[in-house]
Amino acid sequence: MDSVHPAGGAMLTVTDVRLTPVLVADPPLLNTQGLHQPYTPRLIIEVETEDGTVGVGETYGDGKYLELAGPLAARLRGRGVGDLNGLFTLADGVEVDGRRVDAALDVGGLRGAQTADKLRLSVVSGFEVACLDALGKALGLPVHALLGGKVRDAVEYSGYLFYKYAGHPDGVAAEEDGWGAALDPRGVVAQARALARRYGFRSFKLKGGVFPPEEEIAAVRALAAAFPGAPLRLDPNGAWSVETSVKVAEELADVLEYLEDPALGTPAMAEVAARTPVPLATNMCVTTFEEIPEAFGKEAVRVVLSDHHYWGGLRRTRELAAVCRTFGVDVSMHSNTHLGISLAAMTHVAATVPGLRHACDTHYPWQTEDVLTERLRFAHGCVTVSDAPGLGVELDRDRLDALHRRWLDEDFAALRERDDAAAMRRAEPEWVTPAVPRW
Ligand SMILES: O=C([O-])C(=O)C[C@H](O)[C@@H](O)C(=O)[O-]
Ligand SMILES: [Mg+2]
Repeated sequence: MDSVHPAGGAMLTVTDVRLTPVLVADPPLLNTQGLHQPYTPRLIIEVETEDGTVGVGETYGDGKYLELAGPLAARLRGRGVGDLNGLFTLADGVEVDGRRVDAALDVGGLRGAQTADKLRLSVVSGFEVACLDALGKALGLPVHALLGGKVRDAVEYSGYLFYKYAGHPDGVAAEEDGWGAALDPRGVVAQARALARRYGFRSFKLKGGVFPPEEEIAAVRALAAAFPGAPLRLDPNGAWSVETSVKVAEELADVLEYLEDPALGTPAMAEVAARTPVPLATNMCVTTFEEIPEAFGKEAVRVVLSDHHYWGGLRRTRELAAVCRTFGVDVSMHSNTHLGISLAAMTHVAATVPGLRHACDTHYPWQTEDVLTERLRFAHGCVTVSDAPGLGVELDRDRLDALHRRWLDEDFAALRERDDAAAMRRAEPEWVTPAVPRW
């Protein structure tokens, strides 16, 4: 794109939408539901406008998202790329297969019960980012400017620590990750040191709910000793009872920045919150606007971990931040298995949110494969906010094709759906997704 569209990019018509599912290498990371599979599905969305401008977006890539992305893409063709509000109306008209909506926890984000709206919003988010990227490129403006302008030049991220195996189970085709195992406090501290060395992270989150709470308390204590004063978080994804949650909060009160989703659901979180001074954060009991009144009314959470994939995009994320501000609740950001397009999108929106007091989560260091010509970089734990038009990233077509070919490969067909319990069964054949509360 050489010049700015004279009539204003917002009026540009979308002429094509390309959807490319990919499988991306994922290390053997543990969470309360099981183990990450060796490759994880993502969907790359390209929106092309009449002048040849191409915007990119990214979202979950499991079948239930692809089913909605196809019809949404068809509806978007011929519409104005700047009609971002219209995306929600278009998505409302896309039918969700009833079998996709159940009370089960959605493992691709561990975010409470699955609903048709949550599915639709996750798909809309990728389209919205692609449209914003295209619009920004057409207008010669960075995405943060389209959101009202940045209030900071860099966004801080925290080191996301996982219990992990050294490698995927025997016989499972996988990429080597070189991080080694982390199955005890010593391994967790070694992982934190390596992340801090490479990326400069100054705060850490440990994905818990994997081992009995005493072991995870010991790991957080070891982190506190290794990184005195660093903000620390522990997130068992709702695996604990109220009593266990209160006990862990008591034992770690002096070192935790916040405790993330210790117990499942707003009523349990509210009970825990009433019994501990440790702030509670969530990306599970508040993931839609409908869930806010009960959670805020009961003072169940002090930090909402927004995620533009959940909330329907960058503009909705800003709306969430405004609601949180009104109620004196902090916002930060949740993340899982995203690539550089989404990290760029997160950075743009985070740059525009006033009063961001907590470093945002990111899985990006674990996703060593990407679809960009240049990976995003962290300096002192921060990503610099790009002022280039759009998101400021460039798609690497060869990489995209290679990761798409892996997705097409029938040998990897079973991995097109994320299933942490199935991956765990390769290591522990008797494994079933644990009932909650697990401890
Ligand atoms: O609660 C969270 O922070 C997450 O769910 C983040 C990720 O989904 C993580 O738990 C994972 O992928 O195992
Ligand atoms: Mg969480």
